[in-house]
Amino acid sequence: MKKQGVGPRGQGVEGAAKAVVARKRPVSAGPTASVEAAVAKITPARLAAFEILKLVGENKGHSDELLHSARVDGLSPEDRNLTTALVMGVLRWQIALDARVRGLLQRPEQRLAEPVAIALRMGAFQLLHLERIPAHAALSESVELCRAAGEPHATGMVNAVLRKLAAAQKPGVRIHESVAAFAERLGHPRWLVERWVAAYGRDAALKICEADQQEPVEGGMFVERGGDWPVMDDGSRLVGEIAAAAVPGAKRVWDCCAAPGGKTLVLAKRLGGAEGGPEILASDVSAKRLAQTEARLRRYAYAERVGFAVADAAEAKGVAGEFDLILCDVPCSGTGTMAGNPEIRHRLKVEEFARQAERQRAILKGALKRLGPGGRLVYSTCSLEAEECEVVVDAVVGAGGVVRVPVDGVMAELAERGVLSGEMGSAVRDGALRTLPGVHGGDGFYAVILERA
Ligand SMILES: C[S@@+](CC[C@H](N)C(=O)[O-])C[C@H]1O[C@@H](n2cnc3c(N)ncnc32)[C@H](O)[C@@H]1O
Repeated sequence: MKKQGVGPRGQGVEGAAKAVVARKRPVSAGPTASVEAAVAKITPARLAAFEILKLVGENKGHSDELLHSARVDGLSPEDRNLTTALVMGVLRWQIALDARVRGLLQRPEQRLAEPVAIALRMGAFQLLHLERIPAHAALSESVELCRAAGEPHATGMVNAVLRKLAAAQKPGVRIHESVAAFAERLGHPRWLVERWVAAYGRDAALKICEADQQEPVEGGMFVERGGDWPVMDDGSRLVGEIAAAAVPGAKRVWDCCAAPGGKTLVLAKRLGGAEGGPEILASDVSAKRLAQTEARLRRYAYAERVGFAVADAAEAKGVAGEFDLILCDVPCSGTGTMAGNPEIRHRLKVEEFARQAERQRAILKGALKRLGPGGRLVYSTCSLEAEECEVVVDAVVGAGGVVRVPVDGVMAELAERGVLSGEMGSAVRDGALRTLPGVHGGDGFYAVILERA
């Protein structure tokens, strides 16, 4: 099979390597023979992973989208699996890998060119985390990736560092570990972990970090699963279940930030199937994401009566009338979802939380304008940060017109109805749902019920 890279413009690693070389030589000269020879020695899976990591690092795409591009789909199943494992694994472990590599450099403070850093991370990740990959393959292909990307001068250093890493002992038993040490060992920015320690305690913060380093797996929070239930994260489904149970006998339901539709499906499954069930409207500000949601929901018979509308929930234009149940699952930093979205940690800055909060307040206030008398709104995020959760809700409740309803009653009802497979008491905090990755199963979600006063 022809070796190929990936990228939105179809440039691929070969293209990237040519671009680097072209800067140093006349464009008409094309790639050097040594670049072409290097590319020929790299497996399609590693070429694809390298190029995706480069695009993610340049903020030119999300790992999830790039891993589902046509060019990755064109790889063999084994190559696709390796590409996915490399991309997600490097993004999850990047901070820890960089620290290990730095300790093996002759000048630890030296700044590495990005392609060299990526080749080193890929090699280090394979050596430290992937069983069944021969060390020589991990090592030699990282060297060739460096050469292919137009960095031949760095190949000796990459070879030496990865050899040392392959020979190094695995870390021993940790008796006491500082927050800074476990943040680095588990590939998280220290500032973020320190916030979690302050908010949830050291043990919970450690569990969150450990959970973020695992592939998301199917959880066991619910008794009913499989069949016509959508495949989705347990924390996300729990928010949908809480919303579905929040207003018995609801007649008009609005899911105002609906795409990609996971929680809409839970609402439809619980409320929407039977004749005489409520009208459910799913809306989203993104027409593209809403179209994908509609296509997804059309595959479920119980969701056939869901209506769709493109609408900015902060304005609520294009959505008519009042609702007695609104789910307001706002866009957020996503710090509760880093097992499946590992790159979030590399892009995040602390200022982001205030920026998100402003948008979330606007959406919540806009949605509340459509909440009828006695109606209830469930506000939710997949963030672990108080700025996007409690602080947003406090500000809106403080302005009057709505009161909080403790989520405890709805949780007890879900347990009594046999929806939940186990005790979830520790997921209720100050009357709101607060699930933590590694503690409750699934991603970290916050949800609160507000009622029209
Ligand atoms: C966290 S996601 C929702 C996930 C969804 N509820 C689910 O369970 O699959 C947030 C969504 O809000 C949408 N969004 C962002 N700003 C919005 C706005 N002002 N009005 C409506 N939707 C918005 C985004 O396009 C995104 O699809």
